[in-house]
Amino acid sequence: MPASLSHPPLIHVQAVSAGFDAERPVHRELTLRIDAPGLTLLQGPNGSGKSTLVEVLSGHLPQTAGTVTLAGVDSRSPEASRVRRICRTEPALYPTMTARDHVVFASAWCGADPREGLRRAERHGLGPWLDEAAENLSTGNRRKLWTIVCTCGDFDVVVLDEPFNGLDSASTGVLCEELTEWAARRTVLVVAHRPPEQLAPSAVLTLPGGAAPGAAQDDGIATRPVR
Ligand SMILES: Nc1ncnc2c1ncn2[C@@H]1O[C@H](COP(=O)(O)OP(=O)(O)OP(=O)(O)O)[C@@H](O)[C@H]1O
Repeated sequence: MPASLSHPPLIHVQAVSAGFDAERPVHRELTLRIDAPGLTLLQGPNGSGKSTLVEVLSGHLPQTAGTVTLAGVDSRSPEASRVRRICRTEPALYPTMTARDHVVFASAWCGADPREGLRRAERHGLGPWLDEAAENLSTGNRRKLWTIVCTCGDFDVVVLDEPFNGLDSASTGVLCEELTEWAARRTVLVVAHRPPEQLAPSAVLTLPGGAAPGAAQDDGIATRPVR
């Protein structure tokens, strides 16, 4: 039986209009649907609305029309935080809190075993930095910590906006491995202008345009399978 008949879509954005000014939406009647686990790359020119879409998926930016569901759960409902993880572009860490305490705190938030988060931190090379305050970490190490705290515990859908910013080649490889592991049973949506070679998306979604909000756009989102 096709996944779409047995389970709700993992990401379903249906006829969504959204933006920061109701008179000049960034997205108008945007529809996209991901039915099965896998790794999808989201691309588009600067200003095409990738981060805006991330905010809509996060439930933080309410759409003015249409519906957004994640694993069948309305993106605006409290339950969505159980099935969804969002990792925005800009790390938002507590400057004086150690890396270790960030991982423990984030794990407690989502009911996860902190040892798993700390194992991930070791895997990402943060071991020597766990007892440093976030403000003392390098750009790349802040990025790794941010990714880990945003993706603690279990989830069905994860959206990461430019997660490779600031990472060296080895660290990029570790993150790509982790994304690939997740993609075996979860929906992973990655926004990346310059996706690393190690990233192996199963599909690429391309937002058209980059026009000013409210300007005429091509409608629809181009989708192509990669393999
Ligand atoms: N907080 C905000 N308030 C008002 N307008 C915003 C805000 N964030 C983004 N916009 C506008 O929304 C439009 C889409 O921006 P968005 O950041 O979603 O594009 P993007 O595809 O992620 O771009 P980039 O590739 O440059 O990161 C732009 O016109 C931008 O100016």
